[in-house]
Amino acid sequence: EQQEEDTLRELRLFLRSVNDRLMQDRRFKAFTKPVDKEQVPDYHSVVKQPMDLSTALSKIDQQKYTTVREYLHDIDLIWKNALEYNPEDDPYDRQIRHRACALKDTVHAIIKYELEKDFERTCEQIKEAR
Ligand SMILES: Cc1noc(C)c1-c1cc(NS(=O)(=O)c2ccccc2)cc(C(=O)O)c1
Repeated sequence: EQQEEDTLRELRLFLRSVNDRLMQDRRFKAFTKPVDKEQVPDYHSVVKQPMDLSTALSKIDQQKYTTVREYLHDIDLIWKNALEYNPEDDPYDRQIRHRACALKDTVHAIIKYELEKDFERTCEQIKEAR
């Protein structure tokens, strides 16, 4: 009902504010768009569930997320995929792994300090009821 719609609208506003901050951070530029098959031909043979910040924004707008936990699962895919695809001990792989770790720490810190526990609980209850 209306109260649920108000809660989910507030969730979308919160998730857009988080996602925008991540997209503006130049450390995370490589994570803003899907990995380009042409540039990285073997990417999809290694990474089974590609994800990026633009795709996450589309999913926010398509109302695909009912809880912060579902959004966080997608952002965790972004940095986990980067660690998995770039394991080598060379400067390029080390730099993208460093950025992946920064993405993980940044998104978890924002959510820890800005998300109210009972707001997420309310979203989980809406999800359960659907
Ligand atoms: C993410 C990710 N996971 O594995 C890799 C490798 C990356 C990644 C993806 C991109 N974006 S891209 O696939 O469109 C591209 C690759 C090569 C040249 C130009 C563009 C850029 C970078 C980067 O370091 O700049 C890294």
